Amino acid sequence: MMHRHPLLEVEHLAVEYPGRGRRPGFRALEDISFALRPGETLGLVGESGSGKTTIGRAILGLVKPTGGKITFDGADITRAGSGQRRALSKDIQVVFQDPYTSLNPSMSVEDILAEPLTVQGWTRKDALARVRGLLDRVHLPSDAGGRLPREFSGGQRQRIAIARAIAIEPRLIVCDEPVSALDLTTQARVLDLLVEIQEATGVSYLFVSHDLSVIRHISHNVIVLFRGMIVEHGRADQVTSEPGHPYTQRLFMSAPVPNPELQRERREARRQLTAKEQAA
Ligand SMILES: Nc1ncnc2c1ncn2[C@@H]1O[C@H](COP(=O)(O)OP(=O)(O)OP(=O)(O)O)[C@@H](O)[C@H]1O
Repeated sequence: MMHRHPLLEVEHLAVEYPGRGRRPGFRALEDISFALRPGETLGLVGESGSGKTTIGRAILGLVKPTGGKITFDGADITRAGSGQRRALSKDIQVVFQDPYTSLNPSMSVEDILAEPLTVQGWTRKDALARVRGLLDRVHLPSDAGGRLPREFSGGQRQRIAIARAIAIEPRLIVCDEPVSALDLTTQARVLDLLVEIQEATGVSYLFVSHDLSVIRHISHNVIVLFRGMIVEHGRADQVTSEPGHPYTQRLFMSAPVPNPELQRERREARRQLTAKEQAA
C-alpha cells in the first residue's frame, strides 16, 4: 500500500540548549531534516554527544526546538501544548535505555502495563485482559503480571517496557538505546522482538543507538549524526556497507569485531584516516 504522507516529517530542526550565567548556549542540533514512513525504522547513529537523544526528545516534546518544523500525521507538533501532547501520547511512545530505572519498582508488571490503558479510559477489567495478550506478545510468562520489575532480568525488563509502549497501539515508538544495557545475545533477542512487533502492527521506530551493528540490524534507513548535523542519510545497507563520510567510516571501524585479524586491519585504516584528516 502506498502512503501519500510520511508519518513523521522533520524539517530543518534546530535545538539550542540555553546557557546559564556566563556559560553560553549550546547548539545541539542544526538543520536536521528527514521523513519516516509508516512501518519503517529510521536509525540515528553517532558518537556520544552528537545529538541523537536530542532529536528523540524534540519529537517527544521534552525539548523546545529553536528552529524548524516537526509534523506528525500531517499536523504541526513543533510547539504542541499540553493538550495536544496528551493526545499525541496515544500515537507516540518511548522505550528508554535503562530497564532498571524506567519501570516503577513498586508497581506490579500488571499495573505497569494496565496504566497506559486506564489513562486512555479502558476499564480495569478490559485493561487486565489486554495485559495478558501483551505479556504473550513480548514472550513473557503469563504469571509475570503479579510480579515486580526487580524479579526480572535486564532483557525481560526491556520486554516489559516494550509491552508498555505498545499497549495502546502507538504509531511511532522512539527507541533510545533500548538494547545498549544488555549483553549481545539478549540484544539480538530484543531486536528480533521489535522487528516481529513491527511486522505485526506496522508501527514505525525512530531508533537511537551509538552502535552501528545494532543500527544495521534493525533499520531500513539510517542517519549518521556528527556534532548535531547530518553527515550521512540513506538506506541502511548502503550507509553501513559503503559509508561516504570519513566520520562514518571511523564509526564503523570502531565497531567491535570478533576477528583479531580484521581488528588489526581496521585499526590501521583508522590510523591512516586520522592522519589524512590531520593533514587536510
Ligand atoms: N539539558 C542540556 N543542557 C545543555 N546541553 C545539553 C543538554 N542536554 C544535552 N546537551 C548537550 O547536547 C549535546 C547532544 O546531546 P545528546 O544527548 O542529544 O547526544 P547523544 O548523541 O544522544 O549522546 P549520548 O549517546 O551520549 O546520549 C551534547 O553535547 C550534550 O552535552
